[in-house]
Amino acid sequence: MSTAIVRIVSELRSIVAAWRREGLRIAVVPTMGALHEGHLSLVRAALAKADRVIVTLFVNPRQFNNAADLAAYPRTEHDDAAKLATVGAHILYAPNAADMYPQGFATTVSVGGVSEGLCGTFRPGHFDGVATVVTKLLLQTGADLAFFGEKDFQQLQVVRQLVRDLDIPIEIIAGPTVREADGLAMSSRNARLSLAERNRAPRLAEILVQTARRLSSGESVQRALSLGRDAILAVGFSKVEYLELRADSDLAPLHTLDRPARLLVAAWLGQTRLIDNFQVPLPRAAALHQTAA
Ligand SMILES: Nc1ncnc2c1ncn2[C@@H]1O[C@H](COP(=O)(O)OP(=O)(O)OP(=O)(O)O)[C@@H](O)[C@H]1O
Ligand SMILES: CC(C)(CO)[C@@H](O)C(=O)[O-]
Ligand code: BAL
Repeated sequence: MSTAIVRIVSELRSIVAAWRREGLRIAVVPTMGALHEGHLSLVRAALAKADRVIVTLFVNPRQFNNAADLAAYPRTEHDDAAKLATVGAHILYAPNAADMYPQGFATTVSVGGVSEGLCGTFRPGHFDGVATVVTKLLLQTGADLAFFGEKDFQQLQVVRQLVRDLDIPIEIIAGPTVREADGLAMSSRNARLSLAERNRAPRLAEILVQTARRLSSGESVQRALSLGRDAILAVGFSKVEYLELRADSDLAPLHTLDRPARLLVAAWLGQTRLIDNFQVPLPRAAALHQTAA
């Protein structure tokens, strides 16, 4: 099966309307392309729950707070379409920036609360860009279900909040973080790592797991986080933007482990910014080795 590429929203809407007349259930998986097993796991999960799956591919300029990051973002649409055909996605919706943001576009969706802190502090404007484009993509596709990865845990919470607040009739479903065999969370940006950096990168997940274990065995939050930061720097990361413990449900800051929590990190390895997170207590002993199916 091949995956049809659609660029124009009116064309997408006609296809979706025809599916609706047949009573089909529709899912959307928003992406910025350069697809890897993390994305494909979401597509497979969507195919298991819906009759038709739309994958969106749009490198959204509004969510990049750094021009160099936008310029370096990988663009591999041809390969992405081939991967989607293998998995069985029905449509690749890849709109142009000029159609998404025509002259005179003047609306921003800004989500309070969960957008603040963590990546919200270090990527100013990022979550406004994400919330604006996700709102558009959900409304353009009119899907019943939308799939997002836990790798971008704060983004997932931002999307849940905006869907609730704006009464968008869609169910948000989270997929677990897919990891390389050595534990590194898959990310399109991993391709920017040099060989030496790539060898070092899995230490980030290892240190998170170690920190999660320390917290579960009664270490104070302050000390566990401080040891974690030191360890990340000691293995060669140049900067830790944040290493924080937050409530799993709403990302409220936690000073004690008194409810299900999430340990979240963002750190720089050379020129590459990596993020990762784990639930605390860890859901199961082999959490680090949850690799692609
Ligand atoms: N390793 C992963 N496991 C599960 N889901 C993932 C993974 N990586 C990305 N996703 C999810 O795929 C969707 C699209 O993400 P995106 O296209 O930004 O990919 P990415 O690899 O995260 O790229 P980036 O370099 O921008 O971080 C998001 O919902 C994201 O959370
Ligand atoms: C959700 C998203 C596709 C919005 O541009 C992007 O932030 C991403 O790829 O995670
Ligand atoms: N994966 C989230 C999109 C971004 O980093 O801009």
